[in-house]
Amino acid sequence: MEYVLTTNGLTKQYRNFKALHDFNMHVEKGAIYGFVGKNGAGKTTLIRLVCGLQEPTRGEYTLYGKKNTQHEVSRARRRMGAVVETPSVYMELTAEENIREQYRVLGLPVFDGVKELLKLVGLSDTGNKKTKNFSLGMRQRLGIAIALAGDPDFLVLDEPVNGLDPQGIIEIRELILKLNREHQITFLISSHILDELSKLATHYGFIDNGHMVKEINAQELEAACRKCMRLKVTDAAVLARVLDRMALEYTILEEGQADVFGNVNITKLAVALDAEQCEITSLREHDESLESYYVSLMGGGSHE
Ligand SMILES: Nc1ncnc2c1ncn2[C@@H]1O[C@H](COP(=O)(O)OP(=O)(O)OP(=O)(O)O)[C@@H](O)[C@H]1O
Repeated sequence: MEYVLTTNGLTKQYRNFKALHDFNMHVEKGAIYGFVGKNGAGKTTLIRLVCGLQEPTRGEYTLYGKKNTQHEVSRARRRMGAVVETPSVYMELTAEENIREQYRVLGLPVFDGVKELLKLVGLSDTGNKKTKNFSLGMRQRLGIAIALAGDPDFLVLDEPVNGLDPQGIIEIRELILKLNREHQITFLISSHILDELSKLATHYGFIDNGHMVKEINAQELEAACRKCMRLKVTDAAVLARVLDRMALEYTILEEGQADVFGNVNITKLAVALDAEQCEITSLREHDESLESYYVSLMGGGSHE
């Protein structure tokens, strides 16, 4: 397995407070790694350390196999781009001028890639429009374009959809997927919204109180979130009786609805209900919420 980023016992202490505590993380090459935790869990702290903006108190991390204590880590860091907290853009400049500015900062001699980057993030037609007149989503995409200057193959995004409207969220999601699939860019994306990450992440790391609670891949997460049938019927009492008879596991919800787990033979169930004058009025497959998985993971306090 090839890892872009690993951390080993990484600890960051501010006075008596450990924002990160013996933190172990593994970001595989090619992954979209969803880094999930509530506000204050330590996500930004990890990102700041990995970006070299702060030094760890203890422990270490590797970037492309180079330890943070090795000289070569600075070269490895050039393969990485980041948008930490809000994207740092110059509001009085246009999108193109902002990217050109980043090229200058990086000491890149030619501006050949600028137009291509604008196209990649869907900002080609913004012309002379100043960044201050951009929507939040456009600014976020510009931030990603700036992070892509220098052609990194690892992008770190801190809460990239925070504050965006639904359309903005979709655009960022599609951009991330395109960069991952078509440009082989590995992503580390922090968020406190698991549901949003679940639309794109291939791997997850759950952080709580500075600890890595669990690392899991998307298939494992899907298996852990049980699927069920959500039924609505005209008589919930009859439904409960019939489900008991059929030895099916279920939860009765309000207004004649129930979630039924396991393999349900819908025809048999409908016939049995019909025999007792109970009708199914709606039926759909339902994912037990990712959020409830998250809550049980955090609430359970398992520190694997
Ligand atoms: N410079 C600092 N000095 C003291 N405490 C800090 C400092 N930076 C962060 N902390 C604390 O460390 C903890 C983790 O903060 P961090 O910003 O990493 O959390 P986060 O998971 O990114 O949360 P959010 O989603 O709110 O950004 C918080 O309790 C925060 O108050």
